[in-house]
Amino acid sequence: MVWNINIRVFFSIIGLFVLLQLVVVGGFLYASNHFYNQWVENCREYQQVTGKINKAQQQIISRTRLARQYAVTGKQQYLDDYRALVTDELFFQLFESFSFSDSEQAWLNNSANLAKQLVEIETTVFDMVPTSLSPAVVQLFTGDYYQAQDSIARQLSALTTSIENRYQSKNTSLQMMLDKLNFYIIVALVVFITITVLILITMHKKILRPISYLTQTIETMWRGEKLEKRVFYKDEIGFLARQFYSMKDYMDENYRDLEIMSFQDALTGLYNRRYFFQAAEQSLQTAKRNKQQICLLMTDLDYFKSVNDIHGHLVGDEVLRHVSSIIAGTVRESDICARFGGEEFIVLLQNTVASGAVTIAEKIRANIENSPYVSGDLTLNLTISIGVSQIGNEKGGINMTLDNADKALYQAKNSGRNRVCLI
Ligand SMILES: Nc1nc2c(ncn2[C@@H]2O[C@H](COP(=O)(O)OP(=O)(O)OP(=O)(O)O)[C@@H](O)[C@H]2O)c(=O)[nH]1
Repeated sequence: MVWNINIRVFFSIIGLFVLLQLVVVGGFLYASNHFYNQWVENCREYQQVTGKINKAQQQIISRTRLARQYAVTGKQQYLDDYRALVTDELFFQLFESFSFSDSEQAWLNNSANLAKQLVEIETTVFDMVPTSLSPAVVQLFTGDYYQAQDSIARQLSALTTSIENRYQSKNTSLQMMLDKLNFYIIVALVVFITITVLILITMHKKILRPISYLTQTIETMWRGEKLEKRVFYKDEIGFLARQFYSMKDYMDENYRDLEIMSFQDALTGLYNRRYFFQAAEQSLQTAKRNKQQICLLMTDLDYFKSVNDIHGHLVGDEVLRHVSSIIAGTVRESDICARFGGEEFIVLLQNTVASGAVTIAEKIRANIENSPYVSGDLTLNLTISIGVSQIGNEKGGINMTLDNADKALYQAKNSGRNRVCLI
C-alpha cells in the first residue's frame, strides 16, 4: 500500500503521543505511589494501635499483680508502683487517636468500664490494708474481680483480632490495586514500545530513506553520473524532491544550451572554430588508430565583399547561411563542417583520401555555382574557391594540414577562383 504522510501532522502526532505516554505512565506511577504510601501508612497505624492495646493489657496485668501483692504483704512499695500505672489514660489515648468500628468501640468501652470495676474493687481492698491483712481480704480478689480481668483480656483480644482483620482486608485490596496497576503499566509500556517502533519504522521509510535517497542523488549528480531512477512522494519530502528534480532539469537544459552555444556558430548554425579544433584532434586520434585518412577543405566565397558592399550586411548574412547549408548538405553527416571565420568555411572529411576529397570539394563548388541566392527580386550568383589537403603522418598534425589547405585555397584564388586546388 502506498500512502504519503504530512510531516507536520506526523510530528504533531508524535508530540501528542509522547505527551500521552507521559500522562499515562506518570498517572500510573503516581497512583501506584499513592497506594503504596497508603499501604505503608496502614501498617504503621496498625502497629501503633495494636501496640497501645497490648500496652494497656500489660498495664492491667501488672496493676492487678501489684494490687494483690500489696493486699497480701501490705508493703507500701507495691502500692506506690500500682499508683504509677495510669491505665485510664491509655484507654483515653486509644479513643482519641483512632477511629474504631462500632463493635470495636463497644469492646473498648467495655474494657474501660471493667478496668474501672477492677479499680473500685482494688480501692476497697486497699482501704482495708494494712489493718485487715487476712485471707478474707484476699478473698475479695476472687469472683467478679477475676471475671472482669478475664473479660478485659477477651475484649482486648477480640479488639486486636478485629483490627488485624480490618487492616489485613484493607491492605489486601490495596495490594490487588497495586498488582493491577503494575499490570496496566506493563501493558501501557508494551503498547507504547510497539507504537514507538512503528513510528521509527515509518520515520525511516517515509522521511529518512527519501532524504538519504535525495542525498545519494545529489552525490550522483556531483560525480556527473546519470540518474538511474527518480522517486516521487506526495508529501513534503516529495515536494522537495520534485523541486530538486525540476531544478536539476532546468540546470541540465541550461547547461545543454550553453554547451551548444559554446560550440555552435550563431549565424549559420554550423560548428565554430573552437569546436572544430577539439573535434579535429579527436578525429585524428581515431583515424590513426583505424589507419584511416582524413582530409580538410578550406573554402572561401569569391568576391563576397562586394555582396556586403552592394546589398548590405543583412543580405551578406543570408548569403552566408545559404552557402553554409549547401556545404553541410553536400558532405556526409559524420564530416565536420565549421565556420572558420568571416566567409571562410572548413570541412573535415572523415575516412577520405585526397582524391575523394577533391571530388567532394568539386561537388560543393558546383552546387554553390548552380544554386544562386534568391530573395524576392534579388538573385545572386555565387562561386567558391576551395583548398584541399590531406592530413599526413608528419609531426605538424592538424595545424600543418590547415596551413596546407590555406595554401591550396590561396592557389585556387590566385588561379582564377571558383576552383579546387590540392596540396
Ligand atoms: N555579412 C557578413 N559579412 C562578413 C562576415 N564575416 C566577414 N564578412 C565579410 O566578408 C568579406 C571578406 O572579403 P574578403 O575575403 O576580404 O574578399 P572577397 O570579397 O571575398 O574576395 P576574395 O576572397 O578574394 O574572393 C568582408 O567584406 C567581411 O566584412 C559576416 O559574418 N557577415
